[in-house]
Amino acid sequence: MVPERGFVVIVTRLRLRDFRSYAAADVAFGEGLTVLHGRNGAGKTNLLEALYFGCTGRSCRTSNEREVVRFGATAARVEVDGHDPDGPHALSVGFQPGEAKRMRVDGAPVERMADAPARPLVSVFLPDRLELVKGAPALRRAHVDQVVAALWPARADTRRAYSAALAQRNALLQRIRAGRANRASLPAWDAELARHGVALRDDRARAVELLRERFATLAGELGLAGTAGARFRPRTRAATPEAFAAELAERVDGDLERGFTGHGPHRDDLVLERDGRDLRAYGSQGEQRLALLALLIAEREALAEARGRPPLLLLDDVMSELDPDRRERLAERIARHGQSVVTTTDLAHVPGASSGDVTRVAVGEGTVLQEAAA
Ligand SMILES: Nc1ncnc2c1ncn2[C@@H]1O[C@H](COP(=O)(O)OP(=O)(O)OP(=O)(O)O)[C@@H](O)[C@H]1O
Repeated sequence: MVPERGFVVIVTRLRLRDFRSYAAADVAFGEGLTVLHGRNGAGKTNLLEALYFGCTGRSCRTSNEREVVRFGATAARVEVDGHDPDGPHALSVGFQPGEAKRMRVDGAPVERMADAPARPLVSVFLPDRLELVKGAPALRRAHVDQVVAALWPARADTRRAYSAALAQRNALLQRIRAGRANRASLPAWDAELARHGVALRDDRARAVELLRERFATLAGELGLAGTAGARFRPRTRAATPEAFAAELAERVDGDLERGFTGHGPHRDDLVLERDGRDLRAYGSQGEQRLALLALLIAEREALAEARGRPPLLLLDDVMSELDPDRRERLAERIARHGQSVVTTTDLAHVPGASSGDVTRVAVGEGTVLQEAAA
């Protein structure tokens, strides 16, 4: 099978200018594991963030992206080199607060990195960013949809089609409320929404089904006490688009009162639980962290199986949280597939870090960065 472009891109190099604590830096990555090591505050997470920024055009750490521009500088720039079976690829993101980002893939300007085929998929774990577990369902829905798109690229359009149909139906509800449209025009949109809605829900259910067992096993291995579960909670269980359209029709009075559609896959959720209790509501920070880590590794393994190569995995400071046994298990899982970058304050916390096939990068205080040969 010919691997799809945009999925097997291996990152070889990261260059940055005026990004966070770095005036300039140049880092080379290994094809397997790269360990960034250095003291607290040295700038390890900044490098992970820069790599994510270069691959996706967004920060994984903050929604206020001004923060990524180095104090006193006016603009930040990140360049990522990589390769796939088609040859080398180059991505760049230039960011000046107040202006549109300037992003290029293989020299050509792009509006959104996500649409660029020659871009590595990235999965990131930051211990203090637990929104995926404890935040609103919309975040988990979007995440599951990303997994769907990564597993089955041809299915990525279903979410867009559903969102477009939903926006149209909501606009129509508003017009009917305002007396500018007739209720008789709703069934046509209900049918459209139901067609994409059932497809979207089924894709999500299939994706979660692929993750379910892996998630439970991994959560146990990484030390989450009790029985972990990942469960898709769809809003509608209608077996066919016609049945879902009938559910919409039944609820139309409520929808007209609210002015928007209250029922459908835009209300689905992914529930992560421990001993049957939702970790979002009842999990401790430590439990939520382990669940997130287990979810990301489960996705990585499902993707490796389905697509031959998993996303680039970025793990910030996870080892210090785990006991030696669990570190070993995590390291073994990571080493099994693909490319990953791990940060640590202590190389001894990363099992196998001294092995010849691991790339080690020493991160110095502030802006200094030295690279040790693999
Ligand atoms: N825009 C910025 N300009 C300059 N320095 C910044 C900027 N944003 C953050 N920093 C500095 O970056 C440093 C933190 O770097 P980073 O978070 O990468 O550390 P770290 O090596 O991951 O540390 P830890 O091991 O504690 O997580 C802090 O000293 C912070 O002041």
